[in-house]
Amino acid sequence: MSAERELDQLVESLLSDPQHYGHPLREALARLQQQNLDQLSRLERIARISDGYQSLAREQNLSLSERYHRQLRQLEKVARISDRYQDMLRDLNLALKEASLRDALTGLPNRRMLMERLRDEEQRSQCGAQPFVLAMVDVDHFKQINDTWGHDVGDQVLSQIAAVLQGAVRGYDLCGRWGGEEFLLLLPETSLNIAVPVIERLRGRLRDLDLCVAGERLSISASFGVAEQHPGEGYSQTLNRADSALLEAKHSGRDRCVIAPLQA
Ligand SMILES: Nc1nc2c(ncn2[C@@H]2O[C@H](COP(=O)(O)OP(=O)(O)OP(=O)(O)O)[C@@H](O)[C@H]2O)c(=O)[nH]1
Repeated sequence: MSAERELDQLVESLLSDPQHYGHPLREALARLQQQNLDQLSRLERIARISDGYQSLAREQNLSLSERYHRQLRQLEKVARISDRYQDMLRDLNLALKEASLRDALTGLPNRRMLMERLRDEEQRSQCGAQPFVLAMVDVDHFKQINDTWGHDVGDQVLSQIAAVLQGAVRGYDLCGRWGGEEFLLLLPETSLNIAVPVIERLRGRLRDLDLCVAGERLSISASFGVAEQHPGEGYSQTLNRADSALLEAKHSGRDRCVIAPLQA
């Protein structure tokens, strides 16, 4: 510890010691200490003012072009930071949009994305494109799987069904989760005679799906309602017809594919 610091501490302890209260030299010592502190703070103020003048003088000595280049460098730095933020925001927006269009459990397109594609397909067909085929798929007696094995196993089964459906359709077809244990297949520019064999094959693959829970084999099946868009028909009417066909598939024994008649 420096000698000055030691002296300061000694003076402070003498002044704060109640033993010395009333001592004739105590007040003189206190006044001396205060004077010392006042002088110190005056010196510090002067040093600060002097520092300020020196940096102002340095600044004024810089040429106009040096100052211009310095400002330019700062601006470039700000622009780089802003570019980085914009890139991050764009990536975040893309990720959010992607997430808002996907089903969290299966990773398949969700109902919102299916609706967007259905609208697109409706517009394309109005511009002369070939009609599309829709297939509503509903897992049979799915409640029993949940009730017997629990919701987590039910979730795993849904994910595996989704993988089978997704793996079986062509690149430009769309397979999404419509909700719960229902899926929707959209086969653009396809007629029934092409779509039906594809869908029947899919139904077979679901039946053959090798699901194993706690050492036991679990088999599933699904019912399909299929509708081909007829000329001038809006997608919601095609959907309704596919839905009615699905209902008929359920009522007539499940594990089958029913094709909707042209008029619902
Ligand atoms: N594990 C799980 N179950 C779900 C999910 N969404 C819906 N379900 C269940 O799916 C079941 C659907 O049951 P139902 O509508 O009665 O139909 P089902 O038992 O498949 O019978 P049918 O369709 O008539 O053959 C309900 O028990 C729902 O709780 C999900 O994300 N995960």
